[in-house]
Amino acid sequence: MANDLLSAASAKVYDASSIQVLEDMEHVRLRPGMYIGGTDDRALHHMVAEIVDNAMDEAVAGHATWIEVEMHENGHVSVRDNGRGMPVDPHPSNLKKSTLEIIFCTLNAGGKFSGDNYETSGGLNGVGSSVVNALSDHLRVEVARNKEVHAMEFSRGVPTGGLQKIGAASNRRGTTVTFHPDPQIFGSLKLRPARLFAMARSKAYLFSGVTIRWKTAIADGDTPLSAEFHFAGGLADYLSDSLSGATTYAEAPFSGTVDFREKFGEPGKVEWAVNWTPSRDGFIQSYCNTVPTPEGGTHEAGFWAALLKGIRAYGERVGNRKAAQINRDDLATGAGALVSIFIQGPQFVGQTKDRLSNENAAKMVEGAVRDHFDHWLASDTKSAGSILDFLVLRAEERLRRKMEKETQRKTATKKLRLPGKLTDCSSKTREGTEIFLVEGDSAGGSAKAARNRENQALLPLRGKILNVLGAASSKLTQNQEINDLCEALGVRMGTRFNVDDLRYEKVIIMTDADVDGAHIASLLMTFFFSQMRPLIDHGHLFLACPPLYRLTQGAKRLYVANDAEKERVLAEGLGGKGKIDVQRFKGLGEMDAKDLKETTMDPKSRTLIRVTIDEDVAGETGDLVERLMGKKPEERFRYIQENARFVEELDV
Ligand SMILES: Nc1ncnc2c1ncn2[C@@H]1O[C@H](COP(=O)(O)OP(=O)(O)OP(=O)(O)O)[C@@H](O)[C@H]1O
Ligand SMILES: [Mg+2]
Ligand SMILES: [Mg+2]
Repeated sequence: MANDLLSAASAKVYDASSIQVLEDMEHVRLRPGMYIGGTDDRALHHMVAEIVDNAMDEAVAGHATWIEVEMHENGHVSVRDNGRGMPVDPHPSNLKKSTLEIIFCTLNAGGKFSGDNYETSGGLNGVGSSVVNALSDHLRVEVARNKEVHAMEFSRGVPTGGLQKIGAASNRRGTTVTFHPDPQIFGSLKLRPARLFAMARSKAYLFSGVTIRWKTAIADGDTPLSAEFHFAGGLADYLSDSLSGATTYAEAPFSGTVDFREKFGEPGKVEWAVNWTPSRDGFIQSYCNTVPTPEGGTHEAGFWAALLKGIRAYGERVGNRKAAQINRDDLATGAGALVSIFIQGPQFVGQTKDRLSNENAAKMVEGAVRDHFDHWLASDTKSAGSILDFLVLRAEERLRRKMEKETQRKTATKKLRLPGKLTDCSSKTREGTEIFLVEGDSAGGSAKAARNRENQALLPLRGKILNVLGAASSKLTQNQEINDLCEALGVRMGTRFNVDDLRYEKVIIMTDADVDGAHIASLLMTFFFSQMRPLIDHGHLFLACPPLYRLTQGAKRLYVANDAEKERVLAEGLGGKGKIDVQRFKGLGEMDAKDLKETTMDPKSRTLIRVTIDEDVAGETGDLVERLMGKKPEERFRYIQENARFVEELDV
């Protein structure tokens, strides 16, 4: 595809000024994921969203009153508005080029970096138009402005002709962008009218000052072939529409709008609508400057905070003490909510703008909504009462479920005395459970945070276990550490050992990756061999493999188990940039929970060694401990690598 760009460009004059354009457009085509989040169906439809967002920005800024979205027979889509029209005059940065060409062929060229042209815009990076252009095999823009109509066309980010004056426009003004997503990028994926229709409609709900017209030449289920949207009722209408037919606790949704300038002296506003319903799962749709934020962010956080504090305070006021138990989940899982904010300088995570991150948005939304909510609850006591009852019920249900879970676990284990230092897992059955025997208390801390509490239990073992493992079995029974180990495993030693009593499916010895660690591991294996032999025979004993080194090179990170591995990687490189940073883990306790989890505990990425018994050794007689702990104890056991794979991850 790079070659295509090169040959298309070589037809034009190739001078120094062409370089920037070529690089920008080529980069977008090489890495579409960075700009539109991938090349899948969602990314494909996001192309249209970028262009519609630009038209919406023009409308929200007060310059356009209508937007038209049209799906053509040939798979092209047009977005038309009656805004100011994109500027067409030569651009100050390069007088040989029209501003139109700069907008469509240069990244980070836009009019929304300052609040001068657009106060609260969804656009901010000056990237959208050029990205859509780079990823379209054909794009045509038509601008009516200053009584003239200009047009320009592009293919894969490169102009296929100059800016052309194609006629006079009496009073007409505005921008029309028509484009076709490039099959070289999106393969056989096709734009779906139903999805575009829904997008067009939701935009109209988000800004009551615009009329959106919809047209499609391609039929798609029961999607109308043409429609016109104008919603004076804004989000409250939208919510009633989404919840139509469902039972709701409030007679009319709690909805409103607050102008940030009036309340906080800052540009922007928030609009919201929420109701509670038992008949479907909770949902929230949030937007910033009409751009949907499916992953939420600070505006959603502020919204829930206001409602939570409000409902708890209301509960207290009416003497319902249980209201204090309501949490955000109770509130959200039974709610249908819409939140739309307009702010200056929005900060999103990623170009597809999935999550809002402006800190002050949380404060402003919370402040704005809270007052209104208190007022609304106080003035509509009927709705307030049924919402409060509903939420208290949900909280109680949640607490009851939690308690049931705990007591079930207790009764399941009630005949067992469990040692206090055991961190048990919550699973009721043995299947799939694991207990990590961890060296030292410090490692226990990160292991606790790293484990999966559902099926991974932890038992820290102190260093003094060393002293008793070599001792006679009569001494073993008197030792607290050993008793704790037996109690945790649910078994007894020697002839009284019964493998069926074992409380976990895997017993995993997790010691430091150093000599001491290996020694402790050998001692424990010897203990199991001499006192609980069937545990090994049935394949329940394992060794964890914590890494010895962490190697970092730029964004690449690799954990390795030994010196040889480290040397190999140092010689070959990690594929990242710059110098390789080597960190040696002296002990498990030095690793943070995340590292410990990734490298050693998480079944998805760890390496585990199953311990089995070498038949030759088992056949011999004599002092087992001495023989096993002789010169080369490790060699007496055969280790089977269960999962020989270290994590290689790319931090992006
Ligand atoms: N329909 C339109 N009407 C008027 N001007 C427009 C229109 N569409 C785009 N523009 C101008 O072109 C500029 C570049 O648009 P582009 O979509 O590339 O970036 P952006 O909207 O500023 O930011 P983002 O990358 O977040 O979309 C805009 O900032 C705006 O000044
Ligand atoms: Mg834009
Ligand atoms: Mg641009």
